Amino acid sequence: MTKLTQLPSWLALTDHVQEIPHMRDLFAQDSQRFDNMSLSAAGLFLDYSKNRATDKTLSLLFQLAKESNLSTHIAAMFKGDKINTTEQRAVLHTALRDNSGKATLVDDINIAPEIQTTLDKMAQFIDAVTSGRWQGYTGKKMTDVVSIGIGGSFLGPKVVSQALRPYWSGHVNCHFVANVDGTSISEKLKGLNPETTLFLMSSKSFGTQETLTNTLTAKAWLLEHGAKQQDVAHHFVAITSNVAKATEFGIDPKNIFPMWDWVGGRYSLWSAIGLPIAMLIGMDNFKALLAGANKMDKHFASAPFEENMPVIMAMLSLWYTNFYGAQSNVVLTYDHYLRGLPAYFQQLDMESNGKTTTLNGASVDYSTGPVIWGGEGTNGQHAYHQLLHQGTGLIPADFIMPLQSHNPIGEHHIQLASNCFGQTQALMQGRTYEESLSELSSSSLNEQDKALIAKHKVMPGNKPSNTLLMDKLTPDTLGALIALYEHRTFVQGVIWQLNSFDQWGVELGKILGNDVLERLESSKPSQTLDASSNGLINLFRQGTL
Ligand SMILES: O=P(O)(O)OC[C@H]1O[C@](O)(CO)[C@@H](O)[C@@H]1O
Repeated sequence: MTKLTQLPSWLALTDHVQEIPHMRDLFAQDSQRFDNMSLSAAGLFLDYSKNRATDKTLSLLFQLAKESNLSTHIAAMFKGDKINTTEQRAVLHTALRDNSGKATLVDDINIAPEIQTTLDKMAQFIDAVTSGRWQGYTGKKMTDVVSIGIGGSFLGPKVVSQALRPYWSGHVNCHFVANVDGTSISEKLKGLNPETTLFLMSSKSFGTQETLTNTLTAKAWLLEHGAKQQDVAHHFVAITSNVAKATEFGIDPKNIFPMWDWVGGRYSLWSAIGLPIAMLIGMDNFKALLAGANKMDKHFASAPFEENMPVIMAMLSLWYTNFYGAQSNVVLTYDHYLRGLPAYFQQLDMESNGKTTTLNGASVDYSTGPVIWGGEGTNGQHAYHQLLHQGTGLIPADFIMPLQSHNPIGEHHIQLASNCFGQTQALMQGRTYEESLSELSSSSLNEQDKALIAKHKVMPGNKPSNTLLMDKLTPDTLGALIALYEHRTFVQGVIWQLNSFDQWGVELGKILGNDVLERLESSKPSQTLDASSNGLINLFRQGTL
């Protein structure tokens, strides 16, 4: 594997970065820039013209993808090769949404039938619950479902459920518990009736401390309200790959939905981990979500790089990370239902590419995964857009907005759109000193003050952004959108020569946390750790400052 920074395209890009005019000039030079730098795929429209990129830039970035053997890596993933090399696992979240019936082999076993069987089991379970056939320990139908999980076993279902609120069937309410902080589950259980509450315990490993603790608390809550041990089976189902531990906990094996090693946690909402989503929106809409993702999969697997939405977004973001020193990317969702999506993309990308060791064990000598952050528009304009416009760093922005609202009242949506598009324009063109001074010409300020204030009003512009549009936020377009970002993350991991599908970095904290827990529970003060850890532990043990 050639060193990334020695690839011909990388060296050429290093020189090329000096050649990029201000975006204002790029637009002035090419009246067709918008038409030439936008494309549609899987129900999404991407305008990537507001980027610091010329035809040569794009050509070199696609050459870098080619020199990185991206096509080979894409084919290997879809084929089920064990590209998660450190765990010797395939990466097949794409198979979860491929209803073509095509065989996909993992260790010579076709996984397609089990995927379909699990979807059927989900449908039967949901029908039993929503029809009232599934009853609790006092014979009542379920009214509330509490999903217990964390990380990939929580955030996808939570964010997608929130995003598809217009599609909720209304049969049951759904609540999400993740944090081990007792406040989380306490607040969620307040007001729920144990007789009509069903817990979905989502944990691929069935070994995550937070999830186990919350599940035990949920079980205790049921028992405290009159349920017997044998009633637990009526109020718990599990989504896990660890059937033995789930059965040992007291969950009826027939109420266990499978998780597979070839699905990574942060890529798992398409599996039975998505049960809370399907419970809320129904299986037809859940299958539409899968179908939307599948459309993006087909686009990603077949489109030439120059017309490949995930590849274009990945390579432009990498351009800023590795050649402009951008430390973060911001995702701005101009749709209230999508307010949770930036956090989801944060987990997806940062747990995938926040790494420094390459596939062959070398340490990188280039930047890898940026910080992913963001929030809903227009709120961000009153919070952090100041820094986006006038801060010292370069923070490439993705703006996401549906053309039609689910709630088309008054002037709201057109004003939302005006803000979204206005922001991308301001980031691109900025405002020069001369323009600032001219705007102050009629003010009562004296000339010296006008000159000073004008300096404060200068905005450099040349701040890159992508704008992603869809007709409407539906299960289909949401599925395509999430798959787009999954593949964007994958492409960057390939170029950076990383394994995007393990997460060794989360292990040490868990191990040390278990040791700290023992010290916190000990009757003796902690003395053998560093002074800070000892001090903090002993303050907690004494319970007061
Ligand atoms: O589903 P599990 O095994 O409880 O793991 C929960 C989460 O913890 C991690 O392993 C580490 O954050 C994630 O990858 C995963 O989604």
